[in-house]
Amino acid sequence: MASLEKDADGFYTPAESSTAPVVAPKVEEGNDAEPGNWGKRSRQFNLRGCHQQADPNSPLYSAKSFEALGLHQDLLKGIYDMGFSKPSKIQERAMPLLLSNPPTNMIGQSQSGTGKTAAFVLTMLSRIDYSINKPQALCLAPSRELARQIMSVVVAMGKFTQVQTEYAIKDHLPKGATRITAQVIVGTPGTMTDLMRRKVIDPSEVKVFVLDEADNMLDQDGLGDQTLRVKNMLPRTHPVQIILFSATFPDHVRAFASKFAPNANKIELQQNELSVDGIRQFYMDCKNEEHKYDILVSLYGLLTVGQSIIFCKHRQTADRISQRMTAEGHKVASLHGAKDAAERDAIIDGFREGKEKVLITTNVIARGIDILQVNMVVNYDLPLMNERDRGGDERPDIETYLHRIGRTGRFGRKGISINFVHDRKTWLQMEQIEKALGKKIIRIETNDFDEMEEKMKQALK
Ligand SMILES: Nc1ncnc2c1ncn2[C@@H]1O[C@H](COP(=O)(O)OP(=O)(O)OP(=O)(O)O)[C@@H](O)[C@H]1O
Repeated sequence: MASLEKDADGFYTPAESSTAPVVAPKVEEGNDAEPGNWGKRSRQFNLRGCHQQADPNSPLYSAKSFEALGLHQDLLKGIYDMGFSKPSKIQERAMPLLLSNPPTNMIGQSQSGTGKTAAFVLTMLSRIDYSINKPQALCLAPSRELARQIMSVVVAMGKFTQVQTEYAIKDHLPKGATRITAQVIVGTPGTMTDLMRRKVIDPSEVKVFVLDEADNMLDQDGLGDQTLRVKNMLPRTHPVQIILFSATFPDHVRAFASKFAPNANKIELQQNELSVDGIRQFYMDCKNEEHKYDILVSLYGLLTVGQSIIFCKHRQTADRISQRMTAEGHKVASLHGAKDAAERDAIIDGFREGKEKVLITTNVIARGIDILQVNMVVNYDLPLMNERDRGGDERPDIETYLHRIGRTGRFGRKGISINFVHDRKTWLQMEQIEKALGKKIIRIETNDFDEMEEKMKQALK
């Protein structure tokens, strides 16, 4: 990589006035699941996304080019190689703030599927000193699946740099590994804490600390403690830029987020801006639990037109449904946190490659997972607060709902979500979601398959 310029604060920043020509996008063939080839999928998709990028009201819109954001030439090459042509709104707004010096913390919010990952990955890749073989950027995500996906973006965007990367996820490093020299480390909070404690990660040169899905990572009832532990092990000899991104920042974590990332630049959404317009929301009134299963099976043909993710409350439900459907001759996979690391990796990779078109899962992959072919999400069970708090709270979990349905409708694509309700309680819970988001959830009859098919096809047009 051409050397970056070091400024007065010791940070490496992209040269402002590079004269090298911008590299034209080039098409690469191969397996989509390989990190270097993710751009291929984006490119296919950009054809659809680009008209929205010209609409000033869209979160995908930007008046600027990537060049105008002051990125290093080698990163521009990576961006164009991934098939991106223009920044999205969050990228345009956040990048100048993220790259300015002295570095300032950031709390950034933007709807699901609008390109937050690129904003923080480009910041990490812009801030590191490529001549130092020590960890300089740490990124935490709530699941191993998301950490692996973020890493694939780091690798793709950093393809024309000499960045070295390493995972901090369970069962990844060889036993007895003593020191990580990679500059960018992406992982989950538990393993990152463990590696730092054991001094396998030396944080003395860390300049950037990113929390993706930050509201979830800071939630005191969830991953908050572990994330705080990582932060407390960061060096105090120099400022570390703290970057928090999510599509949601509920009130109960906002104050803590501001304390965690003091004096941060903030990009925030209003409650009525949270849902993504391209996702059409439906519900089906099922008679009882067993009827939910029958309806899901009857939807199989529609679920497999593109790809679908079915969210259940419990791991056991996900396994049970998947076993039953498999026994009845349907091809589905199930994924949840009780499976071991290797199995989880194989399942999500298989789904990404399209080997299975239906994935039955829990909240473990409700956040962040980006698979463009997913055009349908089914809430087999609605997400409830008690899954987060274990406090017996039966209120719907609006944030998790938004993240779940946000697995479809990525970057301007069309998508469908279907909620199964089966009694008065679940119907009222769904009504609360509808009210909170100010978006109509349309009923689909469970006994009229032609109407069902027609409505869904229309929604995807
Ligand atoms: N400027 C761009 N041009 C074209 N495609 C883009 C651009 N930025 C991001 N994308 C693509 O848009 C998709 C969604 O991006 P990303 O996963 O970063 O969304 P997100 O905002 O992090 O969503 P979530 O809140 O669900 O985590 C990805 O497939 C990514 O490659």
